[in-house]
Amino acid sequence: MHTIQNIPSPGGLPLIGNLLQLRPDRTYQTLCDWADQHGSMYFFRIAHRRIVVLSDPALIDRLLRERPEKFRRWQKIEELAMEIGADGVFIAEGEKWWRHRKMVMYALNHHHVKQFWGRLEVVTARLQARWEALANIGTPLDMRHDLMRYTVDVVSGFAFGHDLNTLEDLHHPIQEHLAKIFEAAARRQTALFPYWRYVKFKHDRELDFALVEVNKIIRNMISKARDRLTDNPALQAAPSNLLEALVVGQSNEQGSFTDGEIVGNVLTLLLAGEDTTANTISWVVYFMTQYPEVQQRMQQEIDHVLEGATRPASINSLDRLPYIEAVVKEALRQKPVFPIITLEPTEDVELNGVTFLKGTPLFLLTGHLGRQQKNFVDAHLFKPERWLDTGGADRPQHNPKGSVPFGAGLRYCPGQRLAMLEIKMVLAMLVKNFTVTSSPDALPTLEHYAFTLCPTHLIVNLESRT
Ligand code: HEM
Repeated sequence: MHTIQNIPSPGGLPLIGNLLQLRPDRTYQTLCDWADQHGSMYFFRIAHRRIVVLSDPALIDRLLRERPEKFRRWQKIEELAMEIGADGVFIAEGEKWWRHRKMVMYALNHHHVKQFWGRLEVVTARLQARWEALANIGTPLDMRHDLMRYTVDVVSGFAFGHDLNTLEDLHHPIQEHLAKIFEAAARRQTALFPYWRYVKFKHDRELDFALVEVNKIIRNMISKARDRLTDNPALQAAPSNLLEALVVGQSNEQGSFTDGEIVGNVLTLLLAGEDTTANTISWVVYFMTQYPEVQQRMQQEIDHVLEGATRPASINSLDRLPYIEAVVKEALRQKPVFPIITLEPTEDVELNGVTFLKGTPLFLLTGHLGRQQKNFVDAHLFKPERWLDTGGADRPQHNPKGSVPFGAGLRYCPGQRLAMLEIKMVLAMLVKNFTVTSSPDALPTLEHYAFTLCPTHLIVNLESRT
């Protein structure tokens, strides 16, 4: 039986290990490069600490499914999240996780997502109006910037019953604050030691400020939810969103969430629901600009489904967009927005003939799976057809465990249904009304890692199709 010392490693310097090779905004890309060189199981070092990186589809699937008993999220992530007040379902373990997860699953269930359709239409109409205005005057737009506003408005409306309306209130600062939190999470994840507990640099002070401001917004939402529950006691029996459910849960024996846990879950959902979904749509838009024939086929599909309408009128019409759905899956394969899941074993464990001690940090490089030729034929090509049932024998084959953008096992993403609804809704509205091209003056779009994988400089022109 081998131990961690026997597996490959990219070397590193005596005291600090690989620290200097890991630029925070390129951590994911560096880990992928090392996986190409050293294989699907290797370790790197931050000082004396060895972190194991895995990118074998079967092994990753096993680990994700052996949670919560045999593996838990990396304890360091829990400490980092607790420090910023994100004491919610994402970092919870044991009995606490079951309690939080049950509540989040209730709030994000099919029935609630369906019920949200009316509000989703309102937010989508605002985005459409903004894009029509920009298309009319021919002004290029920062696509990701607008999509972040859209997704934060959707999540706050859906999960907290609060219309932030950042799409119309362009001075609303929440996006900037959330971006600061993501940057800090990415930087601190691989920091040598928690220096910010002793000395604060400019970005640490900016983070502190962002947290204070976001907390004010969250506390305001909670106070409004409490008022609604007082004014309408029927909501006590059937809360209409996650925030109401958490507040009701404070006073019944099954729930009993502390104030800190309520704030923590609101922050968790804002963070989990905003960037991921906005970045996924942004990457799809990026591919649309690179592959005009894909964009054209999306337009043909939506023209057929919507006929005269400019937006889907019911949730059912979104179920009739197999090609657009395939485009989203292909974008998530090539640009998985949450590309690293960090875990640790809760007991000593053997993985592919190597023994790892309880608590060994494991980085599951899920994003790298979709890039590997052994998992996907023509992995470097953008081929939505590979996801269509109608592709027949010509359809490029792939390993079904080779793309897990929403995770797997009991801790898979509970927001998947809402995310897919938002993604398809925006894309349907976009391709029905506009043709997108990249702005000739924009810098090239690159991958930027800030806990999620974002496209930089996605500046596009919209041309109205009417
Ligand atoms: C395209 C959009 C999204 C992607 C790609 C995505 C991806 C993921 C991934 C990979 C995980 C970790 C899963 C695991 O550990 O196995 C996760 C967890 C989570 N996601 Fe998402 N997500 C998206 C959107 C959302 C949305 C819209 C929400 C809610 C509003 C959400 C809420 C959560 C929560 C609460 C967790 C933690 C679950 C737990 O630990 O039990 N996500 N997501």
